[in-house]
Amino acid sequence: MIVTDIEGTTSAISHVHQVLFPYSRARIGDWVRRPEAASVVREVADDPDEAASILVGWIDADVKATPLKTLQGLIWAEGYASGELTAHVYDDVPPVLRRWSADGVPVYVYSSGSELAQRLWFKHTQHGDLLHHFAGHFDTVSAGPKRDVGSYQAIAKSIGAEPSELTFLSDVAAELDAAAEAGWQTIGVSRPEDGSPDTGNHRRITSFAQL
Ligand SMILES: CSCCC(=O)C(=O)COP(=O)(O)O
Ligand SMILES: [Mg+2]
Repeated sequence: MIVTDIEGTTSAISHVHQVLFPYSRARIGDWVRRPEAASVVREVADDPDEAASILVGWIDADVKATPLKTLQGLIWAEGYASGELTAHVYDDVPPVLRRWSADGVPVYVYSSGSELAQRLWFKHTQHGDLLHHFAGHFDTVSAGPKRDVGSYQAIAKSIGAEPSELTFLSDVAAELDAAAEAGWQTIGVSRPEDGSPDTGNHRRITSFAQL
């Protein structure tokens, strides 16, 4: 069974930082006053302007804070619905997703992006709708932070799999280290053209075609 990260693994870090983050940053000031965002904004600060300032700071520092990720999912939903946003997925990914689907290999997503953001992402790619290739989604709400061993233990329990049956694909060494400590198999995905970070001592690929 496969569990994959998104940013830096199936998709370009540059797209997230140059398209998605600016889209949400430009709309935070409006969204902190919207009733549908009230509960998540209150998790950040009582005052909406203070919350907006903190949220913008988190975007600029790429902090994977759960309230920010929840709010970004809501903001991006409008962008996908209006056609302003299309998610990036590397050309080498869809053929492998199709192969895994045909072979009956369950594939899950584990990303710091909210489950809503993940679903929207794979539904609106430049390759069309790829969402049906995934058996389930995990985020920092359902599993926990991506650098914590316990998150990988929680995912294995939720899927009902032995840790050794699970393979995690990620571009971040600390995430791969945590998965390996939980007994998972790990594969580092490095996309040199996208400024991928070092994936440490894990088996390393540069394209899903190598899987
Ligand atoms: C699909 S969510 C958009 C990207 C994002 O906000 C994010 O934090 C992705 O982090 P990842 O865990 O996929 O590296
Ligand atoms: Mg990543």
